Amino acid sequence: MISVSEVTVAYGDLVAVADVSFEVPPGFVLAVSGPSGAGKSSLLWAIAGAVPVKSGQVEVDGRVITDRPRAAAHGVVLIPQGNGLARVLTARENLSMPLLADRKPTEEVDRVIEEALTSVGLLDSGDHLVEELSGGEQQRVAVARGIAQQGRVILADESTSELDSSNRERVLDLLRTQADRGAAVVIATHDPTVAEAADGHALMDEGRLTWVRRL
Ligand SMILES: Nc1ncnc2c1ncn2[C@@H]1O[C@H](COP(=O)(O)OP(=O)(O)OP(=O)(O)O)[C@@H](O)[C@H]1O
Repeated sequence: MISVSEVTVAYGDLVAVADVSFEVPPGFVLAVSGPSGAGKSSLLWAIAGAVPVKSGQVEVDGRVITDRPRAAAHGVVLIPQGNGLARVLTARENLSMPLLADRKPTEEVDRVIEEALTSVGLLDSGDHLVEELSGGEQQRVAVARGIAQQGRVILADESTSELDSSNRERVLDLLRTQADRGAAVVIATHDPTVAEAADGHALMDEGRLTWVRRL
C-alpha cells in the first residue's frame, strides 16, 4: 500500500508537487498524466525516496519513506524516465546489479534475469551493451530490470514512451501482472491508452493532483 499524505516537493522556490494525497492499495495500477513539468516525476521520486518531501509524508506498507536506500530495501522499485541504465554494461549486467546488491544467490539471479529478459522479448540481446540497443530496446531492458526486482511498489516513469503498440501492450501486461501478484503500481504517462488501461487515473497540473477516474 502506497500512502501519500499532503506531500509537497519543492526545488528552492519552485513547488513541483503541491499538497498531494492519495493511496494505491496492493493489486492496483494508478496512471498519472499531465503536461510536461506538471510534477509527475517529482511525485514518483518522492514515493521512491529519491527526493526529500518539504512537507507531508509517504508511507509504504506503514513505513515512512525517508531516503532512497531505505525505500529500495523496502521494495520500492523506480523505473526512471530515461531508463537509468549503465550504457557500457550489458543488458544482463544491468539487470543483475540490484539483484546482487540484494544478496540473492547467483543461480536465482540468473533465472530471474532470463525470465525478465524473455518477458520483454530481449533474451537474445542480454549480452549486448546497452549503448548498442535501440531506444525502445533500452526502455524494455529498464522495464525488465524493474520487474525482476519483484517490488512491493513499482513506479514506472514514462516507461512506454518509445515503444510501438505491441511492445506497449506487452509492458502494460507485465505491469498488470506485477499488480496481480500484489504490487502497488504507479505509471506516469502522456499516453491516453496507458491511462485508460489503469485502474485509476489522476491528472497533475502545476503540482496539484485531481482525479479523472478514482481508484
Ligand atoms: N532537480 C531539479 N531541480 C530544480 N527543478 C526541478 C528539478 N527536477 C524537476 N524540476 C522542476 O520541477 C517541475 C516538475 O518537474 P517534473 O520532472 O516532476 O515534471 P513532469 O510532470 O515529470 O514533466 P515531464 O512530463 O516533462 O517529465 C518542473 O518545473 C521542473 O523543471
